[in-house]
Amino acid sequence: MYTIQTLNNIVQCGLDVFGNQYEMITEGEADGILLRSFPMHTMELPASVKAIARAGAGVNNIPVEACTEKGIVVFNTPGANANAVKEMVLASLLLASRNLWDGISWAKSLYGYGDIVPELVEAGKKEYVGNEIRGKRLGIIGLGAIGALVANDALALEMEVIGYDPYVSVETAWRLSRQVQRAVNLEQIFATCDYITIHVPLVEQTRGLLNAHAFRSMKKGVRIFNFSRGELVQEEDLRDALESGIVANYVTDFPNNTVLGMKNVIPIPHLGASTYESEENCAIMAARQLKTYLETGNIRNSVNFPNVELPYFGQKRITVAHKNVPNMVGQMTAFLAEHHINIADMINRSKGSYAYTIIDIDNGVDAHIKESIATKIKNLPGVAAVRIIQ
Ligand SMILES: NC(=O)c1ccc[n+]([C@@H]2O[C@H](COP(=O)([O-])OP(=O)(O)OC[C@H]3O[C@@H](n4cnc5c(N)ncnc54)[C@H](O)[C@@H]3O)[C@@H](O)[C@H]2O)c1
Ligand SMILES: O=C(O)[C@H](O)COP(=O)(O)O
Repeated sequence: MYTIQTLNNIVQCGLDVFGNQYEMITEGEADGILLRSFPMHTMELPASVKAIARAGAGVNNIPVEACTEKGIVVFNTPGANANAVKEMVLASLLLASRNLWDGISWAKSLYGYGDIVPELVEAGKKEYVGNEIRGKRLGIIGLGAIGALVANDALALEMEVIGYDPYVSVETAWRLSRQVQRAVNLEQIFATCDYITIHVPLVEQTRGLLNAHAFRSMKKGVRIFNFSRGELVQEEDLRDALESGIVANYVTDFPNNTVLGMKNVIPIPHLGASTYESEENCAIMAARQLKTYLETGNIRNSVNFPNVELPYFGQKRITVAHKNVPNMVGQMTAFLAEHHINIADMINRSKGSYAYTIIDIDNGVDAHIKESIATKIKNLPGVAAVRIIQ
């Protein structure tokens, strides 16, 4: 029996993945945590937690580094909500270009004028003339799951598309249309684009990516779309850029009090991934990854540990989350050799400064010997967490 703590509402089909061997709680000590955007940074993590699954893409609400040091595996659901966000970006391109936000607000304000409303509409519509997006240049910063979908569909809408992503994955590169131009630096995007949309994770390197320097390099009247994270944009610099007209519109999925007070901001209440389809995709994927990890130790789509999978048929298994330093595996297997325990199968993979090892041992080993080996491994310098699965 495992216990899962949910920190946000998770759709039922995701919870159903766990089945009746799991207890679902909202408070208390759990083996696994399932969440969406709940801010975990100030949360005390019970020692019982082995893994955290984010039903979504961004993990900036999770203390990933601290989890890694404790051997807690953090999962996300790459691509599971990308289509939902892409559709929102496409809608926003039109929303901002055609002055729909202001036009609709004005039309609604005409309620009460009676029979002359149609006349007022025809007389006032000239205030809301907009631009077509066809033939305009769209700059995409970050060509991952979302950025790549936006790029391909913007081309289909006859936009000219240029993307910047120095770390683009091979998989994404294959999915991208060859008509997407490749920017060699951000300046190329800033200096030439009519529309700029940003699809990168919030990390130290990307915090404040759009700042005074960036705005100064942009074409006057550029429209900016932020469906990634508010902190990617330097707020006071944005205010100046909106005031001076360098930025014609800022569409953000992350409004706060400061940004709401700025002119020409179109605020959306973090609805990028809020579709029934995407909520189901994310919840099911996150739940499956968490369940698989708890039951087999196999890791898929972790942000802090490598993908490691060894087929599991109920055999005895030791899993170790550890630092990626020499002789870790040698020391672990030496303990097994001391007790004449045969290794049936084994795998070790690394990701950055951490690694993960799965060792399958032959059945028939006494429980107390397994426990003593687990303790010895746990006490090795560099080992973050050890589990015995059987
Ligand atoms: N508004 C929403 O509801 C919503 C939904 C999903 C994701 N998001 C946000 O969008 C972000 C992107 O999501 P995704 O699914 O496309 O993630 P992803 O990991 O598939 O793509 C991110 C891309 O950014 C690139 N990148 C990283 N640093 C960069 C840099 N400095 N310059 C240029 N490119 C850089 C990476 O190489 C990668 O290709 C998430 O991290 C999350 O913060 C928001
Ligand atoms: O990073 C994400 O996946 C999005 O910001 C979605 O967040 P949500 O699950 O809270 O809607």
